[in-house]
Amino acid sequence: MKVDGRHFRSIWLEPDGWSVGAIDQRLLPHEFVVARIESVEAAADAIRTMLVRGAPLIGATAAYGVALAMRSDASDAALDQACKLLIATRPTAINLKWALKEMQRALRPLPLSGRVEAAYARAGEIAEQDVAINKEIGQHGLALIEAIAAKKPGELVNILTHCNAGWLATVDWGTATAPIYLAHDRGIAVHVWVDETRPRNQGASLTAWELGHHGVPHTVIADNTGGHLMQHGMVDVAIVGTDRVTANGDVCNKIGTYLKALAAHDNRVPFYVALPSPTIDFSIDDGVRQIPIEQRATEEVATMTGRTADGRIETVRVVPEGSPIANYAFDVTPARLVTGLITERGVLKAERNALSCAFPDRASGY
Ligand SMILES: CSC[C@H]1O[C@H](OP(=O)(O)O)[C@H](O)[C@@H]1O
Repeated sequence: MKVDGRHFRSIWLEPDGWSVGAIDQRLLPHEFVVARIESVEAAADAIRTMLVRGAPLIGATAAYGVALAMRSDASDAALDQACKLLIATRPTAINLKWALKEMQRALRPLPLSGRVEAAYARAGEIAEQDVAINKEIGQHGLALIEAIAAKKPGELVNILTHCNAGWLATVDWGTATAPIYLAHDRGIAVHVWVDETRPRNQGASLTAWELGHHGVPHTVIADNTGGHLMQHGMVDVAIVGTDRVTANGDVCNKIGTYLKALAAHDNRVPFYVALPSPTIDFSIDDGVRQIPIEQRATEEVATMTGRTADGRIETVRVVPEGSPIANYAFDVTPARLVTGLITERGVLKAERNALSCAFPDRASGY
């Protein structure tokens, strides 16, 4: 997407043809800094420290990480070691496992001499496939927004989103935001309620930054505000992203999503989840019991980082020393609370039959 008139993606192959550029998302919205990833270890660190984050972007970064590893050593042992290093970075987003499986599938049959070129080619395909899929998600989600707008001519379409499932969470366009960008660009009057999304504030720091740069009207809200807005008819639809969807449509996403889904259900607000098919995990069907929920460092809850009035970036503690802290990074929304899944192949019911019919190749575990 565009940032100050220049087109950016969240990750890209540098002109040297081997190193990888990425926006350092830890520094947004205060600083726009481009990082350069030059080894599989650096790719793993980028995922682990959330320099890059978001399920599809994590997958794309891992794919490039394997390509960087092959530059150093294209052996089977090096390929396995690279995948072992990368898979250990973050446990919840299934796109990471999917991307590594794709890289193994592409490289394992090849002679060592052909692996570097093939690795960069496959990583590039995964990145381009993500962009193309997100545009499709945008089109299918746009139809939902257009239908809402048609029922309230001349009024704003109020959309609530949680965390950041924007172009920064993918290679480009985003998942939950793709329909929003398309609707805005088509002249539909949309307004986005942006959940700040504690503790890392992906909404306040990343989604608000994205929407602001694209000129999309939005309002940042404390995470606990959504239910009140829904009770007062101020939310027409909720659209969120996801890190893993089970075969029967359970949705794992950033912590707090489940609570928004409950509030939406109680207030009859449509609750949609936008996802590319690599985010579907057909190997499990009980999200609450089978999806590993990442627990991150307690400092993320204990501290806040921001810019002082004189422009300095500072981190301050907001929890008493000695108070125990729990930092669960995701939760699972049961399929029964999901109105629909916005995928590249259409808006689907959150149920096994719909998902397996739409994606038979994935469902069969090819
Ligand atoms: C389009 S996937 C976005 C998804 O990823 C985020 O998690 P994190 O920022 O921890 O990588 C969040 O769950 C978003 O909904």
